Amino acid sequence: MPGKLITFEGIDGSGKSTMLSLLKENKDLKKPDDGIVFTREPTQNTLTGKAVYAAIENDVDPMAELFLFMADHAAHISETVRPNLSAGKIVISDRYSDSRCAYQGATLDKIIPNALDFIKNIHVGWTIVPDLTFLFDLTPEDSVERCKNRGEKTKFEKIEFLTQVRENFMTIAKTEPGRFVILDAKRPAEENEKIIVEKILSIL
Ligand SMILES: Nc1ncnc2c1ncn2[C@@H]1O[C@H](COP(=O)(O)OP(=O)(O)OP(=O)(O)O)[C@@H](O)[C@H]1O
Ligand SMILES: Cc1cn([C@H]2C[C@H](O)[C@@H](COP(=O)(O)O)O2)c(=O)[nH]c1=O
Repeated sequence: MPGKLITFEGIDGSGKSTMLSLLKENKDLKKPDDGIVFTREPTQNTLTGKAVYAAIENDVDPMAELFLFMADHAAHISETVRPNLSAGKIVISDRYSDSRCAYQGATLDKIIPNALDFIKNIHVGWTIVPDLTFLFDLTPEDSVERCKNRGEKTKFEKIEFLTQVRENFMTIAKTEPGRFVILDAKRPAEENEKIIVEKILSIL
């Protein structure tokens, strides 16, 4: 693929959306040909994205929920990620396949053996692997505290669950150290922004 795929991952409230807003205005990242596309998973205002949000707002079977997220990922790749990468653009996604491995790895733990590996494996052969992934690391306690002030809640915003999700993110990052940059999400956003911009410019 001629373009580059960069993803932002982390538990709820770890600061991904805040960072993406900063990056949209960052002068060093601005390219004259408008070559950066910002996107996200779950996708917004799409059939598959709406199905995912309906599932996470209700008590859906965890395996069914995984495959709704997978369907949304497939649609995201074919409609947004692949065409823009083929056109040579930089695609920056707020959440992507590692969220699936970390979150559904936790919802399916004790339901199927080696849930995290199972989810990793069902991506192989058709997904597009990111060139670079920034992992915003935050304690579950800080996450819940930050999310308290938000209107909408998801069933995932619980300390015990987020502890497992955080561990899953760390396990994935350890297996692919070349792809991951782990950031301390408690640092001021502007400090992390500097690190992120430098790293992105280094791979272009
Ligand atoms: N570096 C930071 N230090 C302190 N607070 C922060 C920082 N970054 C973001 N926040 C605050 O934390 C809250 C959650 O941030 P944000 O919505 O960016 O997280 P997120 O990772 O996109 O969350 P989610 O994935 O759950 O949508 C917001 O109130 C935001 O202002
Ligand atoms: C992509 C993806 C997301 N999730 C979880 C993570 C969040 O708690 C919610 C919704 O995401 P938002 O960024 O807060 O809108 O869904 C998940 O469990 N699995 C995934 O693949």
